Amino acid sequence: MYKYHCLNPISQVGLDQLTEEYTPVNEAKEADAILVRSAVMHEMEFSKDLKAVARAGAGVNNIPLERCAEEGIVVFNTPGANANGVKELVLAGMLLASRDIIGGIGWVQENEEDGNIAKDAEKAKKAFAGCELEGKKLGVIGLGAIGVLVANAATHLGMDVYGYDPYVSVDSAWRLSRSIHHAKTVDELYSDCDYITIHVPALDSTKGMIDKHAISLMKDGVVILNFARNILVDEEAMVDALVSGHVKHYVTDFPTPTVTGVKGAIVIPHLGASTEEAEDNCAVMAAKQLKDYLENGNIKNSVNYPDCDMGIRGENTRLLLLHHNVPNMIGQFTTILAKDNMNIADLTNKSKGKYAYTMIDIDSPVPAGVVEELKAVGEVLRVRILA
Ligand SMILES: NC(=O)c1ccc[n+]([C@@H]2O[C@H](COP(=O)([O-])OP(=O)(O)OC[C@H]3O[C@@H](n4cnc5c(N)ncnc54)[C@H](O)[C@@H]3O)[C@@H](O)[C@H]2O)c1
Ligand SMILES: O=C(O)[C@H](O)COP(=O)(O)O
Repeated sequence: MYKYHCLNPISQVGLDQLTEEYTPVNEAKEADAILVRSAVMHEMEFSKDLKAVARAGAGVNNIPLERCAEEGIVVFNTPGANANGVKELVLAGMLLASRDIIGGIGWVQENEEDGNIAKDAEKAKKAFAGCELEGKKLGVIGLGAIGVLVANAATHLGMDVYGYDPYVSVDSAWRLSRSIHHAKTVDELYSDCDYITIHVPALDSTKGMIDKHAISLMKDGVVILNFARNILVDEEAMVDALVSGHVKHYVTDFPTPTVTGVKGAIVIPHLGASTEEAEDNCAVMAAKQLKDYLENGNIKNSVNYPDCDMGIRGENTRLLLLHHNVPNMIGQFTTILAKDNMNIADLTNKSKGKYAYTMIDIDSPVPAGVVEELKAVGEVLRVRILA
Protein backbone atom coordinates (compact mmCIF):
# COMPACT_ATOMS: atom_id res chain seq x y z
CA MET A 1 0.00 0.00 0.00
CA TYR A 2 1.35 3.44 -0.96
CA LYS A 3 0.34 6.69 0.72
CA TYR A 4 0.09 9.97 -1.17
CA HIS A 5 -0.50 13.56 -0.16
CA CYS A 6 -1.73 16.44 -2.36
CA LEU A 7 -0.24 19.84 -1.56
CA ASN A 8 -2.67 21.49 -4.01
CA PRO A 9 -6.04 20.35 -5.30
CA ILE A 10 -5.33 17.78 -8.04
CA SER A 11 -7.91 16.87 -10.66
CA GLN A 12 -9.96 13.80 -9.68
CA VAL A 13 -9.35 11.97 -12.98
CA GLY A 14 -5.67 11.93 -12.03
CA LEU A 15 -6.31 10.70 -8.51
CA ASP A 16 -8.59 8.00 -9.95
CA GLN A 17 -5.43 6.45 -11.45
CA LEU A 18 -4.25 5.75 -7.91
CA THR A 19 -6.46 2.73 -7.30
CA GLU A 20 -6.72 0.18 -4.46
CA GLU A 21 -2.97 0.09 -3.77
CA TYR A 22 -3.07 3.80 -2.82
CA THR A 23 -4.45 5.79 0.05
CA PRO A 24 -4.53 9.59 0.51
CA VAL A 25 -3.05 10.95 3.74
CA ASN A 26 -3.51 14.35 5.35
CA GLU A 27 0.12 14.82 6.37
CA ALA A 28 2.98 15.12 3.87
CA LYS A 29 5.30 13.51 6.42
CA GLU A 30 3.35 10.22 6.20
CA ALA A 31 3.42 10.05 2.40
CA ASP A 32 5.40 7.91 -0.06
CA ALA A 33 4.54 10.43 -2.76
CA ILE A 34 3.47 14.06 -3.00
CA LEU A 35 1.39 15.59 -5.80
CA VAL A 36 1.78 19.35 -6.18
CA ARG A 37 0.98 22.26 -8.48
CA SER A 38 2.43 25.64 -7.44
CA ALA A 39 2.74 25.16 -3.65
CA VAL A 40 6.22 26.26 -2.58
CA MET A 41 8.17 23.32 -1.13
CA HIS A 42 11.54 24.97 -0.49
CA GLU A 43 11.12 25.15 3.28
CA MET A 44 9.56 21.71 3.67
CA GLU A 45 11.36 18.93 5.46
CA PHE A 46 10.97 15.56 3.79
CA SER A 47 10.38 12.33 5.66
CA LYS A 48 12.48 9.23 5.01
CA ASP A 49 9.36 7.60 3.51
CA LEU A 50 9.01 10.17 0.72
CA LYS A 51 10.09 8.57 -2.55
CA ALA A 52 8.71 10.89 -5.21
CA VAL A 53 7.18 14.28 -5.92
CA ALA A 54 5.00 14.77 -9.00
CA ARG A 55 4.47 18.32 -10.21
CA ALA A 56 1.16 18.34 -12.14
CA GLY A 57 2.43 21.05 -14.46
CA ALA A 58 5.59 22.31 -16.13
CA GLY A 59 7.47 24.75 -13.89
CA VAL A 60 9.44 23.20 -11.03
CA ASN A 61 10.96 26.32 -9.47
CA ASN A 62 8.72 25.75 -6.42
CA ILE A 63 10.56 22.49 -5.61
CA PRO A 64 14.09 22.08 -4.15
CA LEU A 65 15.27 19.76 -6.92
CA GLU A 66 18.85 19.28 -5.75
CA ARG A 67 17.88 18.64 -2.12
CA CYS A 68 15.32 16.09 -3.31
CA ALA A 69 17.96 14.40 -5.47
CA GLU A 70 20.37 14.25 -2.51
CA GLU A 71 17.64 12.63 -0.42
CA GLY A 72 16.87 10.09 -3.16
CA ILE A 73 13.50 11.67 -3.96
CA VAL A 74 12.61 11.60 -7.66
CA VAL A 75 10.82 14.73 -8.91
CA PHE A 76 8.58 14.48 -11.98
CA ASN A 77 6.78 17.09 -14.06
CA THR A 78 4.29 16.74 -16.91
CA PRO A 79 5.88 18.22 -20.04
CA GLY A 80 3.41 19.66 -22.53
CA ALA A 81 0.31 18.57 -20.59
CA ASN A 82 -0.92 22.13 -20.05
CA ALA A 83 0.69 23.75 -23.10
CA ASN A 84 -2.49 24.21 -25.09
CA GLY A 85 -4.21 25.95 -22.18
CA VAL A 86 -1.32 28.41 -21.93
CA LYS A 87 -1.19 28.94 -25.70
CA GLU A 88 -4.85 29.95 -25.76
CA LEU A 89 -4.36 32.47 -22.95
CA VAL A 90 -1.30 33.96 -24.68
CA LEU A 91 -3.43 34.52 -27.79
CA ALA A 92 -6.06 36.16 -25.57
CA GLY A 93 -3.29 38.29 -24.02
CA MET A 94 -2.19 39.54 -27.43
CA LEU A 95 -5.78 40.45 -28.31
CA LEU A 96 -6.31 42.22 -24.97
CA ALA A 97 -3.17 44.25 -25.62
CA SER A 98 -4.22 45.22 -29.15
CA ARG A 99 -7.54 46.91 -28.48
CA ASP A 100 -8.68 48.20 -25.11
CA ILE A 101 -11.22 45.40 -24.70
CA ILE A 102 -10.91 45.55 -20.91
CA GLY A 103 -11.49 49.35 -20.86
CA GLY A 104 -14.39 48.99 -23.29
CA ILE A 105 -16.13 46.36 -21.19
CA GLY A 106 -15.51 48.54 -18.12
CA TRP A 107 -17.19 51.46 -19.90
CA VAL A 108 -20.26 49.33 -20.67
CA GLN A 109 -20.49 48.21 -17.03
CA GLU A 110 -20.18 51.80 -15.80
CA ASN A 111 -22.95 52.85 -18.15
CA GLU A 112 -25.29 49.93 -17.66
CA GLU A 113 -28.10 52.19 -16.39
CA ASP A 114 -27.87 54.45 -19.46
CA GLY A 115 -31.04 54.07 -21.53
CA ASN A 116 -29.16 55.63 -24.47
CA ILE A 117 -26.19 53.24 -24.20
CA ALA A 118 -26.34 52.03 -27.83
CA LYS A 119 -25.98 55.58 -29.16
CA ASP A 120 -23.48 56.69 -26.52
CA ALA A 121 -21.30 53.63 -27.20
CA GLU A 122 -20.81 54.76 -30.78
CA LYS A 123 -19.34 58.03 -29.47
CA ALA A 124 -17.32 56.41 -26.70
CA LYS A 125 -15.79 53.56 -28.68
CA LYS A 126 -12.96 55.51 -30.28
CA ALA A 127 -11.24 55.59 -26.89
CA PHE A 128 -10.92 51.80 -26.97
CA ALA A 129 -9.85 51.28 -30.60
CA GLY A 130 -6.56 49.61 -31.44
CA CYS A 131 -4.76 47.57 -34.05
CA GLU A 132 -4.90 44.10 -35.57
CA LEU A 133 -2.46 41.25 -35.07
CA GLU A 134 -2.29 40.38 -38.75
CA GLY A 135 0.96 41.54 -40.30
CA LYS A 136 2.62 42.31 -36.96
CA LYS A 137 5.90 40.73 -35.92
CA LEU A 138 5.81 38.31 -33.01
CA GLY A 139 8.98 37.16 -31.26
CA VAL A 140 8.79 33.89 -29.30
CA ILE A 141 11.60 33.25 -26.83
CA GLY A 142 11.76 29.56 -25.89
CA LEU A 143 10.45 27.06 -28.41
CA GLY A 144 9.40 24.23 -26.10
CA ALA A 145 5.93 22.79 -25.59
CA ILE A 146 4.24 26.19 -25.22
CA GLY A 147 6.45 28.35 -27.44
CA VAL A 148 5.95 26.08 -30.47
CA LEU A 149 2.15 26.10 -30.07
CA VAL A 150 2.09 29.90 -29.68
CA ALA A 151 4.40 30.42 -32.67
CA ASN A 152 2.41 28.09 -34.93
CA ALA A 153 -0.97 29.52 -33.88
CA ALA A 154 0.25 33.09 -34.48
CA THR A 155 1.13 32.23 -38.09
CA HIS A 156 -2.57 31.34 -38.58
CA LEU A 157 -3.48 34.82 -37.35
CA GLY A 158 -1.32 36.24 -40.14
CA MET A 159 1.55 37.29 -37.87
CA ASP A 160 5.15 37.26 -39.01
CA VAL A 161 6.75 35.02 -36.38
CA TYR A 162 10.38 34.91 -35.16
CA GLY A 163 11.56 32.19 -32.81
CA TYR A 164 14.63 32.13 -30.56
CA ASP A 165 15.81 29.05 -28.65
CA PRO A 166 19.50 28.10 -28.67
CA TYR A 167 18.68 24.74 -27.01
CA VAL A 168 15.65 23.79 -29.09
CA SER A 169 14.94 20.03 -29.00
CA VAL A 170 14.69 17.96 -32.15
CA ASP A 171 11.04 17.23 -31.28
CA SER A 172 10.19 20.92 -31.04
CA ALA A 173 12.06 21.69 -34.23
CA TRP A 174 9.96 19.07 -36.05
CA ARG A 175 6.72 20.56 -34.70
CA LEU A 176 7.60 24.14 -35.62
CA SER A 177 5.86 25.59 -38.71
CA ARG A 178 8.27 26.16 -41.59
CA SER A 179 7.08 29.74 -41.93
CA ILE A 180 8.65 30.71 -38.60
CA HIS A 181 11.85 32.69 -38.94
CA HIS A 182 14.89 31.63 -36.97
CA ALA A 183 16.19 34.54 -34.87
CA LYS A 184 19.91 33.87 -34.46
CA THR A 185 20.25 36.21 -31.52
CA VAL A 186 17.74 37.33 -28.95
CA ASP A 187 18.80 40.95 -29.56
CA GLU A 188 17.64 40.65 -33.18
CA LEU A 189 14.25 39.49 -31.92
CA TYR A 190 14.11 42.34 -29.37
CA SER A 191 14.79 45.03 -31.96
CA ASP A 192 12.45 43.74 -34.70
CA CYS A 193 9.27 42.55 -33.00
CA ASP A 194 6.00 44.29 -32.12
CA TYR A 195 4.96 41.57 -29.66
CA ILE A 196 7.44 39.53 -27.61
CA THR A 197 6.39 36.48 -25.63
CA ILE A 198 8.66 34.50 -23.32
CA HIS A 199 8.33 30.74 -22.70
CA VAL A 200 11.51 29.62 -20.95
CA PRO A 201 11.88 27.92 -17.54
CA ALA A 202 12.88 29.95 -14.48
CA LEU A 203 16.58 29.10 -14.06
CA ASP A 204 19.60 31.03 -12.79
CA SER A 205 20.50 31.58 -16.47
CA THR A 206 17.09 33.02 -17.42
CA LYS A 207 16.33 35.04 -14.27
CA GLY A 208 15.91 38.73 -15.16
CA MET A 209 16.59 38.14 -18.85
CA ILE A 210 14.05 40.84 -19.78
CA ASP A 211 16.00 43.61 -18.06
CA LYS A 212 16.54 47.32 -18.64
CA HIS A 213 19.05 46.64 -21.43
CA ALA A 214 16.80 44.12 -23.22
CA ILE A 215 13.86 46.53 -23.03
CA SER A 216 16.03 49.39 -24.34
CA LEU A 217 16.64 47.36 -27.53
CA MET A 218 12.91 46.94 -28.16
CA LYS A 219 10.70 49.06 -30.42
CA ASP A 220 8.66 51.91 -29.00
CA GLY A 221 5.17 50.64 -28.23
CA VAL A 222 6.22 47.00 -27.93
CA VAL A 223 3.91 44.54 -26.16
CA ILE A 224 5.64 42.04 -23.85
CA LEU A 225 3.87 38.88 -22.71
CA ASN A 226 5.05 36.78 -19.79
CA PHE A 227 3.19 33.55 -19.12
CA ALA A 228 6.36 31.78 -17.90
CA ARG A 229 7.48 33.21 -14.51
CA ASN A 230 7.67 36.71 -12.99
CA ILE A 231 11.38 36.38 -12.10
CA LEU A 232 12.31 36.29 -15.80
CA VAL A 233 11.52 40.00 -15.92
CA ASP A 234 13.15 42.88 -14.06
CA GLU A 235 9.85 44.34 -12.90
CA GLU A 236 11.29 47.71 -11.82
CA ALA A 237 12.66 48.22 -15.33
CA MET A 238 9.32 47.10 -16.76
CA VAL A 239 7.37 49.60 -14.67
CA ASP A 240 9.71 52.42 -15.80
CA ALA A 241 9.20 51.40 -19.43
CA LEU A 242 5.41 51.26 -19.00
CA VAL A 243 5.36 54.69 -17.33
CA SER A 244 7.48 56.22 -20.10
CA GLY A 245 5.30 54.54 -22.76
CA HIS A 246 8.26 52.71 -24.33
CA VAL A 247 6.41 49.45 -23.53
CA LYS A 248 2.73 49.76 -24.47
CA HIS A 249 1.54 46.73 -22.51
CA TYR A 250 3.07 44.14 -20.21
CA VAL A 251 0.74 41.14 -20.16
CA THR A 252 1.65 38.87 -17.29
CA ASP A 253 0.15 35.78 -15.66
CA PHE A 254 1.92 36.61 -12.38
CA PRO A 255 0.48 39.31 -10.13
CA THR A 256 3.07 41.03 -7.94
CA PRO A 257 2.80 44.23 -5.91
CA THR A 258 5.29 45.89 -8.30
CA VAL A 259 3.33 45.53 -11.52
CA THR A 260 -0.27 45.26 -10.34
CA GLY A 261 -2.16 48.51 -10.97
CA VAL A 262 0.54 50.07 -13.18
CA LYS A 263 -0.95 51.71 -16.28
CA GLY A 264 -0.37 49.43 -19.26
CA ALA A 265 0.09 46.29 -17.19
CA ILE A 266 -2.50 43.62 -17.94
CA VAL A 267 -2.25 41.27 -15.00
CA ILE A 268 -3.90 37.84 -14.93
CA PRO A 269 -4.07 35.69 -11.75
CA HIS A 270 -1.94 32.74 -13.00
CA LEU A 271 -4.66 31.21 -15.16
CA GLY A 272 -2.45 29.74 -17.91
CA ALA A 273 -2.98 26.12 -16.89
CA SER A 274 -6.37 26.62 -15.27
CA THR A 275 -8.55 24.83 -17.79
CA GLU A 276 -10.39 21.58 -17.17
CA GLU A 277 -8.42 19.95 -19.94
CA ALA A 278 -4.99 21.07 -18.76
CA GLU A 279 -5.73 20.18 -15.14
CA ASP A 280 -6.94 16.72 -16.16
CA ASN A 281 -4.01 16.10 -18.53
CA CYS A 282 -1.44 17.14 -15.92
CA ALA A 283 -3.03 15.14 -13.11
CA VAL A 284 -3.34 11.97 -15.18
CA MET A 285 0.24 12.20 -16.43
CA ALA A 286 1.59 12.97 -12.95
CA ALA A 287 -0.31 10.08 -11.34
CA LYS A 288 0.70 7.56 -14.02
CA GLN A 289 4.37 8.54 -13.70
CA LEU A 290 4.22 8.24 -9.91
CA LYS A 291 2.54 4.84 -10.11
CA ASP A 292 5.10 3.48 -12.57
CA TYR A 293 7.93 4.65 -10.34
CA LEU A 294 6.46 3.37 -7.08
CA GLU A 295 5.37 0.00 -8.49
CA ASN A 296 8.01 -0.73 -11.14
CA GLY A 297 10.80 1.73 -10.40
CA ASN A 298 10.56 3.18 -13.91
CA ILE A 299 11.36 6.88 -14.26
CA LYS A 300 9.76 9.00 -16.98
CA ASN A 301 9.86 12.80 -17.13
CA SER A 302 11.94 13.34 -14.03
CA VAL A 303 13.66 16.69 -13.66
CA ASN A 304 16.34 15.53 -11.19
CA TYR A 305 17.00 11.88 -12.11
CA PRO A 306 17.48 10.22 -15.51
CA ASP A 307 14.66 8.53 -17.36
CA CYS A 308 15.06 4.76 -17.03
CA ASP A 309 12.68 1.93 -17.89
CA MET A 310 12.87 -1.85 -17.37
CA GLY A 311 9.15 -2.45 -18.01
CA ILE A 312 6.69 -3.99 -15.59
CA ARG A 313 8.29 -5.89 -12.73
CA GLY A 314 7.49 -9.57 -13.16
CA GLU A 315 8.38 -12.35 -10.73
CA ASN A 316 11.88 -10.99 -10.13
CA THR A 317 13.02 -8.95 -7.17
CA ARG A 318 13.84 -5.44 -8.41
CA LEU A 319 16.55 -3.40 -6.72
CA LEU A 320 16.49 0.35 -7.32
CA LEU A 321 19.61 2.34 -6.48
CA LEU A 322 19.70 6.13 -6.57
CA HIS A 323 23.25 7.42 -6.39
CA HIS A 324 25.77 10.03 -7.42
CA ASN A 325 27.06 9.77 -10.98
CA VAL A 326 30.62 8.64 -10.14
CA PRO A 327 32.81 5.76 -11.42
CA ASN A 328 32.69 2.19 -10.14
CA MET A 329 29.17 2.19 -8.69
CA ILE A 330 27.94 -0.74 -10.78
CA GLY A 331 31.16 -2.63 -10.01
CA GLN A 332 30.50 -2.27 -6.29
CA PHE A 333 26.83 -3.28 -6.60
CA THR A 334 27.56 -6.39 -8.68
CA THR A 335 30.41 -7.40 -6.36
CA ILE A 336 28.06 -7.34 -3.36
CA LEU A 337 25.42 -9.31 -5.26
CA ALA A 338 27.94 -11.86 -6.59
CA LYS A 339 29.40 -12.39 -3.12
CA ASP A 340 25.95 -13.38 -1.90
CA ASN A 341 25.38 -15.58 -4.97
CA MET A 342 22.61 -13.40 -6.38
CA ASN A 343 21.95 -13.89 -10.09
CA ILE A 344 21.31 -10.71 -12.08
CA ALA A 345 18.50 -11.19 -14.63
CA ASP A 346 18.62 -7.64 -15.98
CA LEU A 347 20.44 -4.39 -15.22
CA THR A 348 20.11 -0.81 -16.47
CA ASN A 349 22.09 2.26 -15.45
CA LYS A 350 21.39 5.82 -16.55
CA SER A 351 22.75 9.18 -15.49
CA LYS A 352 21.66 12.81 -15.58
CA GLY A 353 24.17 15.42 -14.49
CA LYS A 354 25.34 14.69 -10.93
CA TYR A 355 22.87 11.86 -10.37
CA ALA A 356 22.48 8.29 -11.61
CA TYR A 357 20.02 5.45 -11.28
CA THR A 358 20.59 1.73 -11.44
CA MET A 359 17.80 -0.86 -11.75
CA ILE A 360 18.69 -4.51 -11.16
CA ASP A 361 16.37 -7.51 -11.51
CA ILE A 362 17.40 -10.51 -9.42
CA ASP A 363 15.78 -13.88 -10.04
CA SER A 364 15.59 -14.79 -6.34
CA PRO A 365 14.68 -13.05 -3.07
CA VAL A 366 17.29 -10.55 -1.84
CA PRO A 367 18.24 -10.96 1.84
CA ALA A 368 17.94 -7.87 4.05
CA GLY A 369 21.68 -8.02 4.75
CA VAL A 370 22.45 -7.50 1.05
CA VAL A 371 20.19 -4.46 0.93
CA GLU A 372 21.98 -3.04 3.97
CA GLU A 373 25.36 -3.61 2.28
CA LEU A 374 24.14 -1.79 -0.85
CA LYS A 375 22.88 1.13 1.26
CA ALA A 376 26.29 1.40 2.90
CA VAL A 377 28.13 1.92 -0.42
CA GLY A 378 29.52 5.46 -0.53
CA GLU A 379 27.66 7.85 -2.91
CA VAL A 380 24.45 5.76 -2.67
CA LEU A 381 21.56 8.05 -1.79
CA ARG A 382 18.73 5.56 -1.51
CA VAL A 383 18.01 1.89 -2.12
CA ARG A 384 14.52 0.60 -2.79
CA ILE A 385 13.52 -3.03 -3.14
CA LEU A 386 10.41 -4.19 -4.99
CA ALA A 387 9.52 -7.77 -4.17
N1 LIG B 1 1.30 30.44 -16.86
C1 LIG B 1 1.16 29.14 -16.63
O1 LIG B 1 0.18 28.68 -16.07
C2 LIG B 1 2.24 28.19 -17.11
C3 LIG B 1 1.89 26.91 -17.52
C4 LIG B 1 2.91 26.06 -17.98
C5 LIG B 1 4.22 26.49 -17.97
N2 LIG B 1 4.51 27.73 -17.52
C6 LIG B 1 5.91 28.21 -17.51
O2 LIG B 1 6.37 28.20 -18.85
C7 LIG B 1 7.65 27.61 -18.91
C8 LIG B 1 7.82 26.93 -20.25
O3 LIG B 1 6.91 25.85 -20.35
P1 LIG B 1 7.03 24.75 -21.50
O4 LIG B 1 6.01 23.72 -21.18
O5 LIG B 1 7.03 25.38 -22.84
O6 LIG B 1 8.49 24.19 -21.18
P2 LIG B 1 9.52 23.45 -22.14
O7 LIG B 1 10.54 22.86 -21.25
O8 LIG B 1 8.78 22.55 -23.07
O9 LIG B 1 10.18 24.61 -23.00
C9 LIG B 1 11.11 25.52 -22.53
C10 LIG B 1 12.00 25.93 -23.68
O10 LIG B 1 12.82 27.02 -23.26
C11 LIG B 1 14.07 26.88 -23.91
N3 LIG B 1 15.07 27.70 -23.26
C12 LIG B 1 15.73 27.47 -22.09
N4 LIG B 1 16.57 28.49 -21.82
C13 LIG B 1 16.44 29.38 -22.84
C14 LIG B 1 17.03 30.63 -23.13
N5 LIG B 1 17.93 31.19 -22.31
N6 LIG B 1 16.67 31.28 -24.26
C15 LIG B 1 15.76 30.74 -25.09
N7 LIG B 1 15.16 29.54 -24.88
C16 LIG B 1 15.50 28.88 -23.76
C17 LIG B 1 14.34 25.37 -23.85
O11 LIG B 1 15.30 24.98 -24.82
C18 LIG B 1 12.95 24.82 -24.15
O12 LIG B 1 12.79 24.58 -25.54
C19 LIG B 1 7.66 26.64 -17.72
O13 LIG B 1 8.98 26.38 -17.26
C20 LIG B 1 6.83 27.34 -16.69
O14 LIG B 1 7.65 28.17 -15.88
C21 LIG B 1 3.55 28.60 -17.09
O1 LIG C 1 4.32 25.74 -14.57
C1 LIG C 1 3.13 25.46 -14.73
O2 LIG C 1 2.72 24.35 -15.14
C2 LIG C 1 2.12 26.54 -14.52
O3 LIG C 1 2.65 27.67 -13.97
C3 LIG C 1 0.83 26.10 -13.92
O4 LIG C 1 0.83 26.22 -12.52
P1 LIG C 1 -0.47 25.72 -11.73
O5 LIG C 1 -0.52 24.23 -11.88
O6 LIG C 1 -0.26 26.15 -10.32
O7 LIG C 1 -1.64 26.38 -12.36
